[in-house]
Amino acid sequence: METRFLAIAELVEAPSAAVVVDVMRAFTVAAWAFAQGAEKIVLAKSLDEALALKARHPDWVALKDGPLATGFDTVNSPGVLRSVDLGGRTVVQKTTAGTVGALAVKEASLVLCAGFVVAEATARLLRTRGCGSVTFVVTGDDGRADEDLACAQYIAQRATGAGADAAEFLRRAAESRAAAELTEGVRQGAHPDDVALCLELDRFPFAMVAALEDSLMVLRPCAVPSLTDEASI
Ligand SMILES: O=C(O)[C@H](CS(=O)(=O)O)OP(=O)(O)O
Ligand SMILES: [Mg+2]
Repeated sequence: METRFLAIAELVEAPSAAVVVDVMRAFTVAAWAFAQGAEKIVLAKSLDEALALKARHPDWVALKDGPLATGFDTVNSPGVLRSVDLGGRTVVQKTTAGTVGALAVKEASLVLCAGFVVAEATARLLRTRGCGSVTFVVTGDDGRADEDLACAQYIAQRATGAGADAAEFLRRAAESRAAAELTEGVRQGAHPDDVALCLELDRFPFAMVAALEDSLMVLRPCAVPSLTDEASI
C-alpha cells in the first residue's frame, strides 16, 4: 500500500482512497455521536448550510466547534456528546478543520474519517478493501497539527501490516498544540475530559465512511471484519 500525507490545501485531485484525520476533535466527536446512537452525520459546508439543514429538519441535531451559538443544539466536544442520547437521530456537524477536510475529498471512491478512537478499525478496513494507494488528509493547522499527523502515521503503519507501538504516537498527540489549547481553555465549547477522550486508542470497534448522498456528504459507522475473519479473506 502506497501512503501519502497531505494538508487540505495540497489536495489537487481526487484520491482513490482518503483517510481524513481530525483527532481534536471532529472525528472523535463523530465516533461518540455514533456510540450515543446517531444514525448518520451530515458534514455541512458552512455554518449557514448547517443552520438551513436544521431549519428544514428541526429534529436533526446541529453542532459546531467553538462556543454554543444560536440555532445550534450542542458543541464539538466528546466530553459533552457522551452524555447526550442521540438514538436514531441525524447530526449536522460543521467544524474548522475536520468537516472541511472530508468535503475536500468528496469525489474520492472511498472516504474514511478517523481519529485514535477508531484507528484499528480504520486500518483494518483499508486492509480488507485492498487499497493500493491511500491519501491521509492531515486536517489541523494547515497540515501541521501533530495530533493528526501522528494518528495518520499510526493508522498507515497498522494498515500496511507494520507493527506500530501506539505509545509514541499518542505521546505526540498529547503534547500537541491542540491538546494544550484544549487543556488551557483557549478552545471554546470544550469539556475537561476532551483531550483524554481524544487519546483513547481504539475506543470504538467501527470505522466511519463518508459518501455523497443527494449532494450531501454523509458520514456513517461501518462494521469491519474481526481479525479472525480477516485472516480467512
Ligand atoms: O473543535 C475543535 O477542536 C476545532 C476547532 S478550533 O481549532 O478550536 O477552532 O475544530 P476541528 O475541526 O474539530 O479540528
Ligand atoms: Mg482538529
